[in-house]
Amino acid sequence: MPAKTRVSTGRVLANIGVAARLAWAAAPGWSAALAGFAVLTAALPVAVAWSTRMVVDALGGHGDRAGVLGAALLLAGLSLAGAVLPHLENYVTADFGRRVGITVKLRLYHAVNRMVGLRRLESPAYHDQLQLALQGGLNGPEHGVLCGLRVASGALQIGGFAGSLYLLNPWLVLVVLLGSVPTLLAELAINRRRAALTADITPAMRREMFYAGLLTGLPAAKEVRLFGLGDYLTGRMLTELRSINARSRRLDQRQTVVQSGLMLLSALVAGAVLVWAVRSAQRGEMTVGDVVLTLGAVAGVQGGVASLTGAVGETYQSMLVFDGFRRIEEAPSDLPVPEVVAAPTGGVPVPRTPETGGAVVECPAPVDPAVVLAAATPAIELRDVWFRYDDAHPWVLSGVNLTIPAGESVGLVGLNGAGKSTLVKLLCRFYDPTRGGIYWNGTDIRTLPVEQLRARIAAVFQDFFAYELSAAENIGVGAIAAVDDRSRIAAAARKAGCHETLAALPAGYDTLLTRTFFSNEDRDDPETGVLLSGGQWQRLALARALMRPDCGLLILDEPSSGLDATAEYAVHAKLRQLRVGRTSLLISHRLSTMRDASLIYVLDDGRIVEYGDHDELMARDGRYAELFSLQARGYGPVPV
Ligand SMILES: Nc1ncnc2c1ncn2[C@@H]1O[C@H](COP(=O)(O)OP(=O)(O)OP(=O)(O)O)[C@@H](O)[C@H]1O
Repeated sequence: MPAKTRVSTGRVLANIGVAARLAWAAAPGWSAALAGFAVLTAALPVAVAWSTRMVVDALGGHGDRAGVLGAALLLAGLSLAGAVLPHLENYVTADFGRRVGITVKLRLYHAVNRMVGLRRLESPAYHDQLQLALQGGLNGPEHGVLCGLRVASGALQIGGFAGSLYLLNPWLVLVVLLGSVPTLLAELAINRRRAALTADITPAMRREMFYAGLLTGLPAAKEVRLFGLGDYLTGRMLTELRSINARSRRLDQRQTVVQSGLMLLSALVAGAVLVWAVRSAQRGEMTVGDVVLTLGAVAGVQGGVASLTGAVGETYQSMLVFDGFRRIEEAPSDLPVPEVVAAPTGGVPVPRTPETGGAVVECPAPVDPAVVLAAATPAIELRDVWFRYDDAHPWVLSGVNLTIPAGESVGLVGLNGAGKSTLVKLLCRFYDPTRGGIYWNGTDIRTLPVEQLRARIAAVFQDFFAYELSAAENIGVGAIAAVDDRSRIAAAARKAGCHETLAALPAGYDTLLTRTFFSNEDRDDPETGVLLSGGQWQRLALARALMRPDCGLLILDEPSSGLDATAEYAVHAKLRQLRVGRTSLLISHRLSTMRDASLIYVLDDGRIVEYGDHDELMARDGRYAELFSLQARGYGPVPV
């Protein structure tokens, strides 16, 4: 999804409706209050101009002398209202913004979570779109509504003052309004450019934030310091920042020139009207009050036009940016929704996908997904699976046929980049195969509800995540419904061999596994958070997976890569017990851990080149035997 997409004027107008509905849903009371403020803001200056005229004329011997006190009191009251109103409005606007912010974030993250696969999240264009959506979503409804109200208020103010001018001399209205047309057009052009600039600089802003994150974050801190990367990264960050600033500066300069010209035009019009009014008064055609009212009305119309054009321009710009929010909300799920295609000849319906174009894959009788997924030990099959990350990338898997028999433990080995982790991602349905299919007890997984499918899988990913949460939560998130179930968490930790470590932490399982989120008071207290070692984290990740003891498929992608020899031995002994009678897939470069797998597949450059149990593969003396012997040789005597 490209970040820069041309938005039609019709769509911009439709966005105003969407933003207004969002604002109303988020804060109906404050939306109504802001509308009220808009009317008052427009009416106040007109009322002030008229009551000033009454006072001036009454003092100058024209008009109603008896009413002078009333007019003066009215003027004082209006001034008071004028002083208080902006503060009230500021408060309401700020709270309105906060309420809208909650609704926007809720809707935005809901839309992102609807992306059940990983493809969109890997796309830089999607991240730019997200960045714009967050910005446009947060500002859009607020700006849209506030600027919309400013447009209404500006129009009311112009109407009020233009009406006043009309009563004095109809030609004045024409002169003043015609003088305002260039302002409106220029403002619209500037705001379109500003919206385009926002989209243009988003990738540079993302890169700038990336470099800033490297410079200030803990994850890269060791390498940044050891390799002395500080200046290098700062330089790259500054390059991005300078390019952002240069583009913003150019637009600011253009805006300054245009706006100065327009102000000059307004001043000329106001000056001409002033001269005309003074001459009229000299000729006795106008009272002093009329002159004051004329000048006030011209300034009022010009101010109203400036405010209206500014607001129209800003609304336009914010609605262009708000479009990013709408696009994220409207984007369909990145994996095909099971829009089921009827099977013509007894095949099970499979969802229409971009890859299959709605083709029907033949497989045994149709079955209820709940029944399929309920099987305690399902058989998993990959049938002629082809996969590449996108059309520009080479094939990662090329016609893989692989079966994990029900209740059996299968091993998968292969060199770096062979496609093992990719295969795991397909099993979890983070992507769909480009061709072929994956079957859970004979049913294509694309026909199964994805959340229910994933609920039946427990996995330790090679790049598992270390949450900056408490130790208990880090394990509990493996089965979120049981995140508070301490006995289950402790049982999983025992199985993974990390219970003693966690129990010995300063606050036991409640210890935060981060040093990032401390309040100022306890920042220096080492007992408020700890950092675990890589191997300890790995055990935690294993415990997280073991929170799903009844899963149908257990996937272990390099579950012991960070463990010391004793720990690795202990963890694999434990895993061996856990895998008995369970459908499981173990991926490891340490081939000794594969010996007890009932079936081992060797993946080479996206193809299965061998399979069998350890003894069969060794007897075959092929790729597996070669890798195994190489590793074994590493433990033998040092060659001389
Ligand atoms: N998100 C991605 N987008 C594009 N290409 C990818 C992506 N993830 C992996 N690849 C590519 O797919 C190929 C297989 O990667 P994969 O991680 O599946 O290999 P692996 O067998 O697990 O390797 P290792 O043993 O090093 O973990 C590699 O060439 C890799 O560059």
